[in-house]
Amino acid sequence: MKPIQVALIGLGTVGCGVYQTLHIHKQRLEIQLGAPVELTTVVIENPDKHMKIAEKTTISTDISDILYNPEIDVVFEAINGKEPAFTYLKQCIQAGKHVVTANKEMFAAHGRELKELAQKNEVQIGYDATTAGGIPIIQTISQLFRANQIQQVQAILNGTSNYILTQMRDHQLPFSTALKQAQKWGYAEADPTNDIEGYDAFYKLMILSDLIFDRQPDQKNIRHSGITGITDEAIEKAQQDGKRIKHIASIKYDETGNLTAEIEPIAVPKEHPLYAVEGVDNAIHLKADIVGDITLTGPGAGAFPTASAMVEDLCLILSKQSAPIPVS
Ligand SMILES: NC(=O)C1=CN([C@@H]2O[C@H](COP(=O)(O)OP(=O)(O)OC[C@H]3O[C@@H](n4cnc5c(N)ncnc54)[C@H](OP(=O)(O)O)[C@@H]3O)[C@@H](O)[C@H]2O)C=CC1
Ligand SMILES: N[C@@H](CC=O)C(=O)O
Repeated sequence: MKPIQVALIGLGTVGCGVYQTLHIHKQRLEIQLGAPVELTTVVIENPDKHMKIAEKTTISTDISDILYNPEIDVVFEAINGKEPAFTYLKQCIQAGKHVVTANKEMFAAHGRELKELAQKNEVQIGYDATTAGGIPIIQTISQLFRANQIQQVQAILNGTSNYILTQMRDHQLPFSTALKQAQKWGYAEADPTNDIEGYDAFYKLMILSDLIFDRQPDQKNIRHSGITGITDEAIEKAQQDGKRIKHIASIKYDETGNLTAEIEPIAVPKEHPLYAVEGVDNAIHLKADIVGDITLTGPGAGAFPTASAMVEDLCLILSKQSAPIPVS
């Protein structure tokens, strides 16, 4: 049977998670997809860091090795920042390849353009890993919230921040020690500024906004802060009041069609749907007009939860039975 050939851009925390998942779950994927999945090419930046990873896999620093290989069907992208990721994905789509990305900073800025380009080129784009790690929030909303109008989202979207806040409260760890642990576990970005200053949650909220409301709110009006100002005293005070400080990203759609968004730490009471979400977990609480309130919870960062989202996107893209991924 002709193998499904895939390529990978980036071999850091997430890329290694995808690499290992394709290897460990080879048999199950073959049964599910009806053909073996073969990792043909990996593109990275610093070749010295990587040994030759497998007999049949080419390690390269040149994106052309993916673009001009007509056998490659699907490209996973797991690198940092908007560029060159955006250019690479555009080129892959124009070369007729399906793409799967984990890169939220790039997708929050260019997701719409990539979705349109994918539609024009009759390929699919998977981006579940961009938002809330292993929680299948993008597919859930795309496939299962069609009749419902979602009116409000309240979410914990940054695993690093939630992990730090939990460690500070439960183990009285200093902020810097908790951040170092989050880096050690592969939750935090190479430069953790985006995590702890709230930008990472902002990117993810904008991706959800595009998906749910088909637009992003006016960014000038988004109140936006991270967790760097949260002191031990504030955490202690919240606990004495029976509350927990959570970094919450929210967006609301009113009757006039207005979108308002906020991203900030909030002391929430026990009854709040996000109070019990701890450690690296993320959660998305949705309010919709037919179903009412729903909360999805799960691991929000790390190699395998993110690889899970990317490999599930691969399965959906390749599944003959599945409907195409909607563009919005
Ligand atoms: N860590 C996590 O839990 C999650 C991360 N993400 C997102 O996934 C992406 C990857 O994150 P993560 O794996 O943590 O990052 P890492 O810093 O661990 O890895 C980044 C990888 O990208 C490669 N790279 C960087 N620049 C280029 C380039 N110009 N061309 C080719 N390869 C390049 C690096 O190559 P080299 O190894 O040679 O230096 C490295 O292998 C990011 O967009 C991140 O926001 C999404 C969800 C969860
Ligand atoms: N750095 C991010 C990784 C996943 O998106 C986080 O901590 O949530």
